Amino acid sequence: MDKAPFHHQRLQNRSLFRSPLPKLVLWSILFIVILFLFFHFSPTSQSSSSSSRIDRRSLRTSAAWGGAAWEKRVRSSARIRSSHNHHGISVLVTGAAGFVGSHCSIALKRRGDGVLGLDNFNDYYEPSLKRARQAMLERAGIFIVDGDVNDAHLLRKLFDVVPFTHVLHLAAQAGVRYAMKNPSSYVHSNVAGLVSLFEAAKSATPQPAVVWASSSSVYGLNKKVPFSEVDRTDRPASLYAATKKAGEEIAHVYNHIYGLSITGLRFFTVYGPWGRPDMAYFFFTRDMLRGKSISVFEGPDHSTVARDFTYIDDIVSGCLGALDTTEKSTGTGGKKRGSAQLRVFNLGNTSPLPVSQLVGILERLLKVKADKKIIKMPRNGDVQYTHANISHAQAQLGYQPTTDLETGLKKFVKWYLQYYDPSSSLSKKGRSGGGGSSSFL
Ligand SMILES: O=C(O)[C@H]1O[C@H](OP(=O)(O)OP(=O)(O)OC[C@H]2O[C@@H](n3ccc(=O)[nH]c3=O)[C@H](O)[C@@H]2O)[C@H](O)[C@@H](O)[C@@H]1O
Repeated sequence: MDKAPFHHQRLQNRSLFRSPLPKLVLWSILFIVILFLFFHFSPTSQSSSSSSRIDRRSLRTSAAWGGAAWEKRVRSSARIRSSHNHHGISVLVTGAAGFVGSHCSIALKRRGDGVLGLDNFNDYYEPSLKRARQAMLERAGIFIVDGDVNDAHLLRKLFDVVPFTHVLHLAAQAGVRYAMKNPSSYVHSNVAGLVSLFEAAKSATPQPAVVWASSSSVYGLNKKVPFSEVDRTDRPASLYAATKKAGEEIAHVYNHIYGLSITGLRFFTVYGPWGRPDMAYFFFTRDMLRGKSISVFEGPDHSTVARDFTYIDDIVSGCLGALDTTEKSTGTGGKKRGSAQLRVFNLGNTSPLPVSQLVGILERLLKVKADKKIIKMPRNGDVQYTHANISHAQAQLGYQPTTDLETGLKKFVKWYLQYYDPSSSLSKKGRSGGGGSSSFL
């Protein structure tokens, strides 16, 4: 039979479909899609898994914000309700679901200031703890926007909705040793995030004054003690420290070019209730209660490793003192109109104690003998000793730490037992035994 000179359209399509060429095209497309998915989501190396984690964090953030109801919540949270003896301020607190951020937010709200929180609720440590802090802030009338400081669009929106007088910028990637595992998260939060925040602040009308968290780790290999703000800070021992030091230099730039009023606070090993589970006092407590061994570091020739452990309530006083003594930024419309305040302060306790002593206090409070493994301090960013000279903060901020390590740890342990193990006998004893009052309890 003769072949038909032409085919019906459907037949033509069907036969085309059966021919090898389109099949090849289809398979190629499928292959490209699989390849794309593989490279996009597979954790092929530490750094690529880290960056995809960061991507997911920042992509996740723009999820649910905007709209009239959302703006109403933002405005209401940021509204100043001062008492007559306090001239209120309106503060955007970044990292508000974090340890220091949640304590400062509550303290500001209690004295009548307007507080709006911002936090990306990342999973560096248990997000459930951040959500529990958020719930507490909500009960105090503080709204935390779920978003990342790298989201310039969101920041612009927040400054459009509220004329913040101040920003307390505490959102950061913390932790000294984790920097070797996930270096890019430090650059993302502590460098890019800080620049994003300063960009939004300098463009806002009015420009807010910014107070932000630097770190005692900027003193790095400095041997001169106690550490003073005028000492060298150009020899960081960890990438974490380097990003905080970079932050201090970036602050100089935004102060110099745009007239932003900026205050950096160098925190010294802050501890207390609602603290960070990645810190030694916290995971020592957890591991001791579970009967697990703990690694206690020592320096060369069995020398002591010590920290100027600083209690959270003292740090909160320092942060509020810094906010209250800021001068206004001088720029408008993104342009500098005059020189502006640029400050940096140590916020420490001024009485360093060996880590072994921290363990001894925990043993007494928990009534547990620690299974201690004494090991050489690993070369992963730790420094052997920190000690703050706080005379500058005393003179300028009225900063005066009042809590010693024993008293502070007592309050921490009381909180820890109530939060994680409310049915334990130690916890019940703690509840009636008066571990003292913390900001929340
Ligand atoms: O002061 C600061 O700037 C820094 O304080 C802490 O860093 P760090 O002092 O290293 O606090 P921890 O990780 O809790 O360590 C406390 C001490 O315990 C020691 N340690 C830590 C872990 C461990 O397993 N064993 C141990 O002996 C450390 O060497 C250190 O001397 C915070 O984690 C940082 O985010 C903060 O910036």
